[in-house]
Amino acid sequence: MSDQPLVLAVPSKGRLQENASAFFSRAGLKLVQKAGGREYRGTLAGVPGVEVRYLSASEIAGQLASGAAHLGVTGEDLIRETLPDPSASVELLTPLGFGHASVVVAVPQAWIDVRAMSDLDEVASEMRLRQGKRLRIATKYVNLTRRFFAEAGIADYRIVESLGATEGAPASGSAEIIVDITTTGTTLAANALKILDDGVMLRSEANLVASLKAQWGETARGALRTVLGRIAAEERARTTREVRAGLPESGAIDLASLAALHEAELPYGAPRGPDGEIVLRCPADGVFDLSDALVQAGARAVTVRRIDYAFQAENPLAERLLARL
Ligand SMILES: Nc1ncnc2c1ncn2[C@@H]1O[C@H](COP(=O)(O)OP(=O)(O)OP(=O)(O)O)[C@@H](O)[C@H]1O
Ligand SMILES: O=P(O)(O)OC[C@H]1O[C@H](OP(=O)(O)OP(=O)(O)O)[C@H](O)[C@@H]1O
Ligand SMILES: [Mg+2]
Repeated sequence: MSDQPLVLAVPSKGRLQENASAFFSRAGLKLVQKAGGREYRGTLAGVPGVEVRYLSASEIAGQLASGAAHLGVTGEDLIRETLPDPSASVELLTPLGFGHASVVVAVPQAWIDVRAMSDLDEVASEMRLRQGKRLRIATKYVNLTRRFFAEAGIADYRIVESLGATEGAPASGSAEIIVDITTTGTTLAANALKILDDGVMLRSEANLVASLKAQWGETARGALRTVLGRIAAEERARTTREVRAGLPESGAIDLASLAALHEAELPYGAPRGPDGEIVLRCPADGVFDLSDALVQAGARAVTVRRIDYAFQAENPLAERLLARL
């Protein structure tokens, strides 16, 4: 029981699928789908103790909440919608830089006087008073909507649960307004809807999420360290550059302060010899300042490189999660 494999839940369809598999392969984690293709299961090449499950983004949120999956990629919107108290059952390990979308309150463009939530409050009260009807909101984000409207102090409304084509609801007459996810705004505009000025409920992107409810036995913990170690190594490599410099007799410059000033690290420590080459790692946008500073400090030559992976003994992502289990 305690030694079950780590279950990694990966989007099987929809917008997150392609980006998610690209993300894993960048980190040197090759998803291998089992032969047959029918079964939505697989493995990670060369990483024992992992079972990959292909699921829809919303199922992934549910499985992380229940503990059926240990680790998964899904939208923050789905985590916040599906879980009443996300921090109690999952840890959002890191945003992934894709799947950007906002959950918004949108009303018909024809409602020219309605620009903010406070205007909507008036509309809702008037509808209730004059017509004895409640403002209808079409959405699949039922929980996020209830929370957001409660915070805005609006209570005169009714949710009409929508399972697709939500933007069509006002035109078809099944609701007055909608709450839905948008990226480019094209679908809203095509349906003559506009976002309220203070109607952005959540800015979401895909996240790597870990379950606090799953059984974390030895096998799962071991696999977690490997998987998160590679992900962190890729991220560190992508956001930093390696800077090498040949310095004259050391001692002349205070390497530690120079590194600190440029947010650089000395991953292998200070040079040992009197004429040693030094290796630094600094943020990608800081390479020119650091190189100039090294030349000014007497460096004969400075080389800057992109790196593929930067592994480190510390595994901050894994440690953060393990500390909570
Ligand atoms: N423009 C977008 N519209 C919808 N979702 C987006 C968009 N951009 C990114 N996403 C993210 O992708 C997640 C999954 O959406 P997607 O539509 O791909 O799933 P799906 O497989 O179609 O599921 P469903 O059938 O329930 O919509 C969203 O919850 C959101 O986090
Ligand atoms: O702001 P935009 O860039 O126009 O994107 C928003 C649209 O994309 C999503 O639908 P999707 O295509 O995923 O279809 P679905 O509703 O069937 O999931 C979402 O539900 C919106 O309808
Ligand atoms: Mg969709």
